[in-house]
Amino acid sequence: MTPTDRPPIARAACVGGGVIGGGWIARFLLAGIDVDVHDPHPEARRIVGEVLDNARAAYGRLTGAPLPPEGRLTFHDDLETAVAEADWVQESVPERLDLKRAVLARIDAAARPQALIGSSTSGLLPTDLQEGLAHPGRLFVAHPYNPVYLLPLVEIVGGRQTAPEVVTDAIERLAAIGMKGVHIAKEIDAFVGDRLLEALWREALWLIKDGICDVETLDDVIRYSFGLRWAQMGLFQTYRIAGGEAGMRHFLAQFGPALKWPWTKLTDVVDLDEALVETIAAQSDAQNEGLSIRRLEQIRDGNLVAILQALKTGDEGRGWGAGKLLSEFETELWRRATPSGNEPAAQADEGHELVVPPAWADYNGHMTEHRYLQVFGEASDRLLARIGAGTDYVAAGGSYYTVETHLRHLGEAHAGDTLRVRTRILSSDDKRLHLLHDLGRADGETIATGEHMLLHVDRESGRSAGAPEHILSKISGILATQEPAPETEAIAGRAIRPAGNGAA
Ligand SMILES: NC(=O)C1=CN([C@@H]2O[C@H](COP(=O)(O)OP(=O)(O)OC[C@H]3O[C@@H](n4cnc5c(N)ncnc54)[C@H](O)[C@@H]3O)[C@@H](O)[C@H]2O)C=CC1
Ligand SMILES: C[N+](C)(C)CC(=O)CC(=O)[O-]
Repeated sequence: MTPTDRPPIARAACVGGGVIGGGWIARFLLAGIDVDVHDPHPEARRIVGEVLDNARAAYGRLTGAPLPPEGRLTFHDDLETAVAEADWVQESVPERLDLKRAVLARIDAAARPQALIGSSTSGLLPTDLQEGLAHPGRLFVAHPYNPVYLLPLVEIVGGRQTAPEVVTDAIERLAAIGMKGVHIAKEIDAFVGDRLLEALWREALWLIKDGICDVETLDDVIRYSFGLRWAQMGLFQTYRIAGGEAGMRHFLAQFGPALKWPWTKLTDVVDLDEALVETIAAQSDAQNEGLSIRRLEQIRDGNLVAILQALKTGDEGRGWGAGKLLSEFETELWRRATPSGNEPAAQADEGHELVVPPAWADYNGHMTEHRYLQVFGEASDRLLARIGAGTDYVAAGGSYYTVETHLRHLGEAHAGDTLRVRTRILSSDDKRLHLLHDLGRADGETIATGEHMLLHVDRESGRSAGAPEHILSKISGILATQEPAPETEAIAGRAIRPAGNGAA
């Protein structure tokens, strides 16, 4: 089953809009889902707005796939109205059992019966959270990782009363927004991820307290070594390789005995007294001098985007781990963005609207060059889908390849501008398809044009081949009915002329 065959989340509610709630809000909105938010914090709108700015910037760099139009964000003073229409309610209030129980009881009473309710708790047992709920079967832990809009994992943990189908449904719905729901079979305090993180954190605090190293050295030890390994192979797969050709059995035989040596202080609880807090805080301040939290978040997001993109190319282009997940999600985004090809061929091209994301701006504040090619490339893909040469046709062995492109920049576009791209077929024969895209504003001003020559190919032989009749007839239908060419068509086919003998 592909992600889109799964029941989608049309509307989400987020109760709590802090670090984690803000991340969920961004994840949902950027997946095209409307989000209703309740958070009594007087500055909740500003805080969520800043998280969203970071998330938009990160997504602008993360993917060239066509993201759906952003969902609508609405804040509510009242929890009950915020959750009333949601398909998925995500609770992200502070980590206190009494507070969470009170908030979840109100959510449960006000939400629609079929709505799923996830709690972001880092460690509380779902069974404890279910106590006193009228409909405990639809409550589960959905524990995410910060930043929620970039890290795809969600630990799904059911309590004693959680209905098994709710767990499956939750995992399916998360897949549709590019997340990986992992079902933790038995409920346990802090689940799996935070158990592991707690062990590392505990040991790290001892290493600082005992003066073995400072916080910068400790972070270096992680980020220059096993931190890099973990992002791509986790723990067991990494150690299998460390066992050499004999693999995991040899690794366990060689390093197993060390477990009995005094290598850790894991069971001791470090006393976070004033002196230790001061040591850690002062070293952390020195480590981060001049870097605000927002700036650190931006650096973190940029690095995470780069790692995800690298993982997308892993395993000889097949993608690996979180990069493979991203690649599959992008395929799905392309599929959703392109028509099925079953529409009547003569259907008018109403154009495709887009808002220029902040991350697309260059150092001049203008939409940067390669994004024009992205916009026009996506417009070509939509046209190909309209003529029946979309992703299904490509999978069946046929395709159109672009063999020549001519971009013209006629105006300026800035972040936040709403633009529309329209596509016209200029000419075609059985192999060639000559397209002109026009990127403009609502008032008719053309910002840029993209002229492309595409060649129909048989993908197996890698050679050009005549397109089948069902495609050619759709092309004829469009040619016969499309609006007369705008003025911009006058530029079609024009070449860049050299400046005299080459002097500028
Ligand atoms: N910060 C992290 O790294 C992670 C936190 N979590 C979990 O996410 C949950 C939230 O944690 P953070 O976002 O870090 O905390 P936070 O303090 O940043 O945000 C909590 C938000 O809840 C709001 N709030 C308080 N009472 C409320 C109520 N009655 N109704 C609605 N909103 C209310 C606050 O105004 C605040 O904006 C916790 O359960 C935490 O364990 C999960 C994964 C990672
Ligand atoms: C510190 N923490 C326990 C709240 C961390 C998490 O729950 C997950 C994360 O993002 O590290």
